[in-house]
Amino acid sequence: MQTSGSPAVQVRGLRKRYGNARTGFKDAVAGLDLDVSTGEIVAVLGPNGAGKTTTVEILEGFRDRDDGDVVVLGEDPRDAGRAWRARIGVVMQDSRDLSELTVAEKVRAAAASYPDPRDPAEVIAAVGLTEKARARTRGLSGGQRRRLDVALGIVGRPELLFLDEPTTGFDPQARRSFWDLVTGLRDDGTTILLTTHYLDEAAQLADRVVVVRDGVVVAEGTPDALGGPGARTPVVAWDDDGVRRVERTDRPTAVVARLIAAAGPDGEVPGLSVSRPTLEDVYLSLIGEAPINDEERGAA
Ligand SMILES: Nc1ncnc2c1ncn2[C@@H]1O[C@H](COP(=O)(O)OP(=O)(O)OP(=O)(O)O)[C@@H](O)[C@H]1O
Repeated sequence: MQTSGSPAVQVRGLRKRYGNARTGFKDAVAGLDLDVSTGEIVAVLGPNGAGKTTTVEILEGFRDRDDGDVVVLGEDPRDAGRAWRARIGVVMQDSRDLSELTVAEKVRAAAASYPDPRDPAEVIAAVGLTEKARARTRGLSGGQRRRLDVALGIVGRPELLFLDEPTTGFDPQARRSFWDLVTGLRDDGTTILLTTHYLDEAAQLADRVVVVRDGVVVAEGTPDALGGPGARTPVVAWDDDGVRRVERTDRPTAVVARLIAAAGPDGEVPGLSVSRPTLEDVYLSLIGEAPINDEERGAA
C-alpha cells in the first residue's frame, strides 16, 4: 500500500497514434501529462474522441503506447505482472459480460483470484445487487450489469481503481448510491481515476478535474477553481429596449443597484438575472463549445 500524497499515477509526454499509411493516421493521445496522487479522486473530462479511454487503457496495461513515460503504482504497466494487476481495479467502458453465471458466482470467482479480496456478499450489497445475487448475469438490465462491473472492479480491494464512464445507464437513484460508494472507497484510502461525461458527477466526486481535448490536457484544477479565477465571475443579464445585455462582474449587487436606479418609476429591470457560471459552463468554454445559455453568459 502506498502512502497518501505519493504519486499513484505519473504520465509524461504520452502519445498514441492509430491508423496506417493507407487509411491515414490519427493522434488519439498527443503528448499528455497526468499526475494522480495516492488517495485522490481525479475525474478526466473531455468530448467524445478526446483520448480519455485510450489513455486509461494504456495506464491499465491493456493498450500499447507509441511514446511517453508511464508509471502506475511504481511500475510501467507495459512490463508489470500479476502482482501489480492485483493492486488495480478496472471498470471498463464496455461491459461484454453475457455469462450464464449468476451475479454471486461471478463476484465470488473474481474474489478468489485476489490475495486480499473484499467479502463478495458485502460488495454485492454495496452496489445494490443483493436482490439479483442469484440472477444470471445475461438477464440483467444495462444499469444492473454496469453495477456488476463495478462490483468486479472493487472486489479485489484495489489500491487504484479505474472507472471509465461508470454510471452510464444508471437511474438517478442508482447514480447517487454509486457516488456514496465511491466516496466510501476513497475514505478507505482507494485512489480513483474516473472518466465521465456527467459534470455533476465530477463536481460531486472529484478532488481534481482534468480536461482533455485532442489528446492533450487543456486545463486542470479543483472543480471550483477550474478555468482560473475569472471563470466563475458572476454574470448580470437584462433586457434593454428589446436588446439582451450582459455584464460579467465581481460586484453584481452594485450593477443591479445601478440598473434599478436607472429603471422606470416601477423600479423593474426587464429580464434581470444574476448567475454564476457552473462547472458545465466552464468546461464547455474550455473545450471550445459555447455554453448552453451563451446569451446569458455573454462574454464567457
Ligand atoms: N482501436 C482504435 N483504432 C483506431 N482508432 C481508434 C481506436 N480507438 C480509438 N480510436 C480513435 O482515437 C480517438 C480517441 O478515442 P478514445 O476512445 O480514446 O476517446 P474518448 O475520449 O475515450 O472518447 P469517448 O468519450 O467517446 O469515450 C478517437 O478519434 C477514436 O476514434
